[in-house]
Amino acid sequence: MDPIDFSLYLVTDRALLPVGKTHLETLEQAIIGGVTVVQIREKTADTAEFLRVAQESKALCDRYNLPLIINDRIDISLAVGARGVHLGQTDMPIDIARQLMPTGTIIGISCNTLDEVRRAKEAKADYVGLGAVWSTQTKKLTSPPIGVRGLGAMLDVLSGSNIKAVAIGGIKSTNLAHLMHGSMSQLEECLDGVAVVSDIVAAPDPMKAAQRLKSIFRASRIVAAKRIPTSRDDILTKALTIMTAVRSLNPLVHQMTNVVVANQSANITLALGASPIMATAPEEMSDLSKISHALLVNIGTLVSGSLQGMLKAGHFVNTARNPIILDPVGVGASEFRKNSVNELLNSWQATVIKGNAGELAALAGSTEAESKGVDSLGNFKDPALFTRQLSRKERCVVVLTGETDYISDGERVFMLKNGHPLLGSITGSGCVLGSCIASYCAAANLLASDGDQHEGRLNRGGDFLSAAVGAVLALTVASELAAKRGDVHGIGSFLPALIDELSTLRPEAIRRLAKIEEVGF
Ligand SMILES: Cc1ncc(COP(=O)(O)OP(=O)(O)O)c(N)n1
Ligand SMILES: Cc1nc(C(=O)O)sc1CCOP(=O)(O)O
Repeated sequence: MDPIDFSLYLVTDRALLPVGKTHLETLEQAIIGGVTVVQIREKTADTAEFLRVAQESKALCDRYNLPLIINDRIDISLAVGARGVHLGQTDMPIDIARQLMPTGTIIGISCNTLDEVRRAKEAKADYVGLGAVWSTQTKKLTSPPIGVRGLGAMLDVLSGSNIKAVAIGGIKSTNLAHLMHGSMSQLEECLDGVAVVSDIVAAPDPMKAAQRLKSIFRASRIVAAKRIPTSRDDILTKALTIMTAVRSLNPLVHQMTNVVVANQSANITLALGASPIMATAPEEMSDLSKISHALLVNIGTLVSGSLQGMLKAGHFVNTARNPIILDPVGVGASEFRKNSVNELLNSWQATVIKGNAGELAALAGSTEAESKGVDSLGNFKDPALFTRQLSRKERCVVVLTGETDYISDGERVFMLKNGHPLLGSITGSGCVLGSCIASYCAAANLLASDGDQHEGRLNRGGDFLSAAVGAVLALTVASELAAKRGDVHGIGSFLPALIDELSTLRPEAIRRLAKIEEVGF
């Protein structure tokens, strides 16, 4: 028998059908739209009714040569000759189900924890349903959603096996690209498919809903495979092109930053040639995502209200395919910050994460470096390797700041040694670097050739590694130039001089002064 294509797995629920629509017409429309496998899930029907719905659905699926799976009920699956059965953790154990079902029957099982995935692997399930990823109105969940960030580790457990994995719970066309990107594991394992109920069943046009999900799923798989090769000289040239583009394109950079640095961040953004907008109200996030070109999220003075704005803003910015720069300031300092950053990264995909050693260690769950408030104590034994690993884990560019800065896209790591000690002596120098990275990423995204071609993208495919390198070089080289000036006598006079130097900084100065090397492994 042909292997099952799990890419778009429809799980039915007749209770969610819009008024006037029937189960069979919705199922047929969804199949025409691109559903690749169907599960009949009946939680309230009696046996006779479940059997009737399963028989009718089987006849329809047969017409389209599509596999049918039955939820929970081995007897119904046998009675209609379905291709398989989906079992929950409290349903029939897999080994007994195997004995009862004909050879070749597909058995899937729901998994909510790593241990459940390990047991499913031992029990030789054919596929696992991982979830719930997000909260859902379709089912009362018995444990909290696992989030996209929980999925990668589960996929790694299955690495090397033939067991397929689909995610389930709260999946919609509006969050599918984030799910596909954020769930990819460190071993580069990805989901084989997504299981969806309400986004198709409750849609006014189930065919279009299925088409949308299918094309985003396909596009996400293509995007995941793409990498841009770059050498040290290449990256410098690209960084300088982006620097020039910031001035010519004048991107609008939305910054949700902390109260300590808001004013100097806005001035530094202007000095680079970009325009700042420092808005925080959740009510205006949708509108702002339509006019801005990048978003900076800095949690330095986070409160519950601003977190809500950040959650919303990031979602809209991913949808608009613009970059998001996350600065997890002092994330190790409190449970509130840790949980908030986790919630943010489960809700949207960051393009660049930037932080000092203490912050990035806390984000990675490492104890190698620690924090004192927002300051970092200590560093990693191998900062380059750490940066590359975190970049792979978070699937975005990572900037580790310090006396030497490390920047990685998960493949290459660049080490930058520019900067003057006065830069570290003013408050918020790390935070203003976030504004620089956001401005450069905005320009890189505008320069990207891919435009709107791929629906699966969370940005336009800009060169964000070069953008981050350019931003770090701009700020650190400008700090060296500012510190040399005769009118600079200390931190008070240094900040305005830094802003002045940034506003007149030219690519030639960076090319001449840049101390950048690629780290080999
Ligand atoms: C693909 C897929 N994954 C998970 C589930 C949930 O199944 P279960 O745990 O049996 O819960 P109920 O569906 O019975 O509420 C599923 N049905 N499909
Ligand atoms: C049936 C089901 N099982 C889940 C699990 O976590 O095991 S979540 C879920 C419902 C998914 O519905 P929707 O796509 O409408 O969010």
